[in-house]
Amino acid sequence: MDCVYKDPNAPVEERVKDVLSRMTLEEKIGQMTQIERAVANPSVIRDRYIGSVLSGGGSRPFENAESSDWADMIDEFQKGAVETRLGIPIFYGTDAIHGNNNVWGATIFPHNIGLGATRDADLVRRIGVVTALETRACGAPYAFAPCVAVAKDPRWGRFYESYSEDTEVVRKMTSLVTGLQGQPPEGHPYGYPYVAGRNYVMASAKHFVGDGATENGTNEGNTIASHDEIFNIHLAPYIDCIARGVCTVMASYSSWNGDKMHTHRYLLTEVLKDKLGFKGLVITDWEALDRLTDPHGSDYRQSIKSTINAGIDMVMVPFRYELFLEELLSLVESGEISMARIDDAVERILRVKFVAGLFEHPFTDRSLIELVGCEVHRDVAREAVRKSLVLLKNGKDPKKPFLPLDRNAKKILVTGTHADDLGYQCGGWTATWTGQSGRITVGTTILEALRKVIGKETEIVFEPNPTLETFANQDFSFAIVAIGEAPYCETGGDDPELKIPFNGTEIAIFVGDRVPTVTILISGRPMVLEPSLLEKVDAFVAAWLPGTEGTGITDVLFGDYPFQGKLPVTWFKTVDQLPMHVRGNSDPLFPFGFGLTA
Ligand SMILES: OC[C@@H]1[C@@H](O)[C@H](O)[C@@H](O)c2nc(CNc3ccccc3)cn21
Repeated sequence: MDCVYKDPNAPVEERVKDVLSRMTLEEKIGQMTQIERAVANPSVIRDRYIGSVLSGGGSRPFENAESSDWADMIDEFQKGAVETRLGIPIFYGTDAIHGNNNVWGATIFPHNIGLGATRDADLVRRIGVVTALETRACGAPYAFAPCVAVAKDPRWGRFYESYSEDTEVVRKMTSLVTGLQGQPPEGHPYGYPYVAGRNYVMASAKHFVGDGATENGTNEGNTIASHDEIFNIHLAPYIDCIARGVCTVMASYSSWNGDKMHTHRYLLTEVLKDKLGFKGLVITDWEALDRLTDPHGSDYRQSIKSTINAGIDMVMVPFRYELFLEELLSLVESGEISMARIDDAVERILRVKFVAGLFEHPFTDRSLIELVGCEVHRDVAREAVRKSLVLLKNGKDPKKPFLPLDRNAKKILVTGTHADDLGYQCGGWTATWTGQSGRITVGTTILEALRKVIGKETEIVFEPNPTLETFANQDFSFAIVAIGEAPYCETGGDDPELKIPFNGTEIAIFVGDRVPTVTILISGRPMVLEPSLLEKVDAFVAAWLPGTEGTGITDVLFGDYPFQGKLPVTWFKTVDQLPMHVRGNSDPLFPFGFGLTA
């Protein structure tokens, strides 16, 4: 074999050096370019030496595309890459952030805020293992997860993507990296990327750094913090991810004390790469270079220069790749970006590709397809759901707990906007970028779960919008009321008021006034709970965004398993108290760590 880089038994660093020494400048800058699937095709990937393709948000081959459809698409792209002179494969990136959530039929786990409530790091690791298998099954070797934001303000539209307001909880949940990538062997060099094989994926710790503490929770906003606060509160989880061999770090759209993270040379290079010894690659967020300037995308050349020189290695362009390639080439030829900086970036990209085994196995392992959405995987998700639910109230008289419910009761009223809506249960980043109502994938709603588990003699009356008529001549044993938020993500989810929409509060009070009632809140964050709401209902459960396995909810409602979830975030009384971490977390409705058992 004449080329060291083609020898799977050669040391990775020798393979990197060998292939780098053979590359032209065009091939090098092509590797630094990540493009959206919507503008990708095999010939563009081949002719421009593209390094990576992604699905941005919920970008998919077609509506309800399954794993095999994704694998066909991704393998087509890969054919273009391996046809290049040096045959350097692409890696395809997707937001598998709570399961392989863009793909029809995949197991959808609770969003991170619910996983933070479990406090169960090994469960999160197992979720990573399952997510890696189902992501690889669709052909993608790269997941843009975990988000390790330490979220401080529930008004932030991405609050549910954070595990907790508490750094130590977030640090524990970096176990997701080990699940996704595999456990590095004893002696694995610190900071060096690691992927255990074809059943695992490259992970992306995001969004570096301080994305969860912007002023007023404004998405992509400004985080005002001291050096110690940024290091001890927000950067700490990245040290855990690096120790676990994380392959990539994604920069944040946000700023630290007015300085944009994407151009922050001190944090991206001097801290992350030099001081912390991170040897993987740093990738931008979507169109982040364009967003550095107002108007959007103006002075693009300067944006390329300032981000690459700050330490960005790969750019999620994702559409204007011809302009990006042209300007980056020109910046190197003019000496405004050094060849040493380009070589550092390309070395990191190649290192990750060798570590991920893509040179040996560039195409999808189709044998994994049968694992997608299988019972074993759904059981892991069901376990996560039941461990994530936080019981905030249980009985108007604490000495007379209302839960667990009697599954053989005579007649149950099931009501509320969220009792039978899988899309609401899954939240944002599911099927589509923002998520949506309805039968968006394979799964079990709360109502469907109830029908599976209740006694044969028990009657269920399902009424999404209860009226006085609902109660006329009816003798309900109790009511289950599911209310909450519609799906959202990113800036679209920023909310200064945090009121339960769809008249959820009014529905719960209306029902609670007439029948013994347990209310289930489906939301990505703490919301305003009117005193009358908490007073009128007999029990109240924070279910977060549980995903496809609604049976995890009935498991604890009927006492098959105990409630064990603990609040990963402080539950405010009124939005005037926000941000609580600034105002000293005084007088919350429920404190961080609260959760009844039953
Ligand atoms: O989907 C790729 C990344 C994702 O990994 C990041 O966490 C997230 O910040 C992110 N946002 C977008 C797309 N954002 C967008 C915003 C407005 C219009 C269109 C896309 C893509 N991505």
